[in-house]
Amino acid sequence: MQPEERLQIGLGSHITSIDVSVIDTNSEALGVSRLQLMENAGRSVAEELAKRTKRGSRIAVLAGPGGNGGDGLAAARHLAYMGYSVDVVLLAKPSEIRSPEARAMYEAVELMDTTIGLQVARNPRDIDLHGYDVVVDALLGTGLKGAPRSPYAEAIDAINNADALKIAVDVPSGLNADTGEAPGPCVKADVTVTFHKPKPGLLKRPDLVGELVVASIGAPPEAEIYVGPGDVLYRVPRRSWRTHKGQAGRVLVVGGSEDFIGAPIISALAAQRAGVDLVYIAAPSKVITAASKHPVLIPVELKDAPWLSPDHVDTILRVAERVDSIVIGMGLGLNRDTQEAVKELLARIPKDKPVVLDADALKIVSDNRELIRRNMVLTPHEVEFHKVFGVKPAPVEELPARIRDAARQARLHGNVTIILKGPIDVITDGVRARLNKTGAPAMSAGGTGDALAGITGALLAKGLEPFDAACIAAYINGAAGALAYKEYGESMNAMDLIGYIHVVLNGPVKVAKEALVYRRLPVKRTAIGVWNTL
Ligand SMILES: NC(=O)C1=CN([C@@H]2O[C@H](COP(=O)(O)OP(=O)(O)OC[C@H]3O[C@@H](n4cnc5c(N)ncnc54)[C@H](O)[C@@H]3O)[C@@H](O)[C@H]2O)[C@@H](O)CC1
Ligand SMILES: [K+]
Repeated sequence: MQPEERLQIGLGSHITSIDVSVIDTNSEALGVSRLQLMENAGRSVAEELAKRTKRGSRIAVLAGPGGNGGDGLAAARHLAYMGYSVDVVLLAKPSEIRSPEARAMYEAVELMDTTIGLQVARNPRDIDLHGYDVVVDALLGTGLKGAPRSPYAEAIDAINNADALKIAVDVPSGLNADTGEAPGPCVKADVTVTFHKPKPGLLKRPDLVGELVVASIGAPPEAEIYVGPGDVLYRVPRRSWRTHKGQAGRVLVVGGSEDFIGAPIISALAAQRAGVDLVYIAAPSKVITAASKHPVLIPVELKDAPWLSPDHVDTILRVAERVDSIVIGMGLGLNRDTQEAVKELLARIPKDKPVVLDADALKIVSDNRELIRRNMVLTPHEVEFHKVFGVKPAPVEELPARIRDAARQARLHGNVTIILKGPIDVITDGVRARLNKTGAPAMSAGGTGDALAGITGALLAKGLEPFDAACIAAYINGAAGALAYKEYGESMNAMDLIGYIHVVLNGPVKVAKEALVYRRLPVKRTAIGVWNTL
C-alpha cells in the first residue's frame, strides 16, 4: 500500500499547537469540558509515573501558571492519593493563574494541606530539588512563546541538574512543540507524557523528549472528525491594527445570466460577511443592475451579451490578477457560449489562484475534468457529484462508503478539495477527510449553496488552504443556516442565512450548540485514524 493511498479521517497523525486548541474547543462544544480534559491529563501523568516509580517515593511537581501547570496540579492530587510524598512548587503567584480550569486545580491542591507540600517560589533561588526521586515538569507546554524567561529559565536548569527521574507534562518545558526548536534552556526529560496525539516538535527532538507516551485525555474523536467552533476560532485569521485594505482578502465572483440574477449576488454578499476586504462581482448587465443595490460589491459589467461569453474572458482575467480567489458558477446557465467561456477561463487562470467551482460550473467541467486541479474547491450536492464524476456517492447513512467515494474522486482529480453537501457534509482532498453536521432542514431553500461557495471563496482569499477553507466554510454556512432556521423556521431563505454569518464568525463558541439542529443522525460508524483502502 502506497502511503498516498491512505486516507486520514480527522486532523492527522500529529497535531500542532493550533490543532490542540481546536480540539479542546470542539471537545467542549461536544460536552467534554476543558476541566475534564485537564483532569484526565493529570491522571494520565500520575499513572505513567506510577508505572515507573515505587509508592512512597518523593515527587516534586514544578507548576507554571498556564494549562500545563494545571495538568501538573491535577497529577499532584492523584499522586498524593496513590501514596506518594508530593511537593508542589508553583513558579507564579496564585493570582497569575488565569484559566478557570488551572485555578480549580490549584484551589484543590491548596486545601490538601495534610498530603501535599505547597511552595510558591517566585524567586528561583528558592527552588531546591535535592532528595526527590521524581521531578514532574509542568512549567510550560504548548503555550510557550520564545525562550523561557525568569524564573522558568532557572527552574528548567534546576530540573536538569536534579538527580531524579524527569517526567515532562505534554512537552519538555522550553521546547517549541510545533517546530522542535529550543531557543533557550529546555528540560531534558526521561519521559514525556503528551496528550491527544504527538506534536511535530516532539518527534524531532528525542534528545529532549526521552520516552514519548501519548495519552488519551477523553476528547471525543468527533472533536477532530467534525469541523467545530474551534476551527472557526483558531484557524480563520483576524485583522489587526496593522492590516491594510485588501490584506484580509479580495474575492471575485463570476456568475449570473439573464435568467438567474440573484445567485452570484448571494455568493458575493456571503463572501463579504465572511470577512474579506473587497468583493468583485463579474456578471452580465442585468445582474450588475441588481447588484448595484449593494454598494459593498464592486461591479465588473460583462457587456454585449445576456450571458457569460468567450469575449468576456480577458476582462475577467484582468480582475482575477487583483484578487486572491475566484468563485465561479452560480446562475451562469448552460448556454454554449458560457460553457466555452468557463472552460477557457479555467484553462487560463494562473494555477496558483484558488478557485471555487459551484452550480453550473460543475456541470460545465463534467466533460472536461482535466480542468479540475489541486487548488480548487468543488461544492457538489449528491446529484451534481454524480453529474461531475459519473458515479453516484453512497447515501449519507452509509457514511464510511460515502467518505470513500468522495475521497476517491478527489484523489483521481489531482487532490482537488470536494465538499459533498448533504445532511452531513463530507469534505476531502483525497488524503484527508472531515465532516460537517451544522445546518438545518430548511437549507434546501434556494441560494444556501451560493452562500457556501461565497464563504469558501472568502476563506481561500484570507489565505486558508483549500481543505481548511472548505471545512470551515461548510461549518459557518451550516451554523448560520441553523441560526436562521431557529428564527424563521420553514420561511427562512438564503439572505436570512447571510444575516447570521457574522454571529458565527465572531462568536463561534457561543452559538455552537444552536448550530447543531440534529444531535445524532442514523449513520454507520466512522472511525478516526488512517483508512488504508480507497
Ligand atoms: N487547553 C486545554 O483545554 C488543555 C490544555 N492542556 C495543557 O495546557 C497546556 C497549554 O496551556 P496554556 O495554553 O495555558 O499554555 P502553557 O501552560 O504552556 O503556558 C502558558 C503560560 O506560560 C507563559 N509563557 C509563555 N511563554 C513564556 C516564556 N517564553 N517565558 C515565560 N513564560 C512564558 C504564558 O504567559 C502563560 O502564562 C498544554 O501543553 C497542556 O499541558 C491540557 O490540560 C489539556 C486541555
Ligand atoms: K512541560
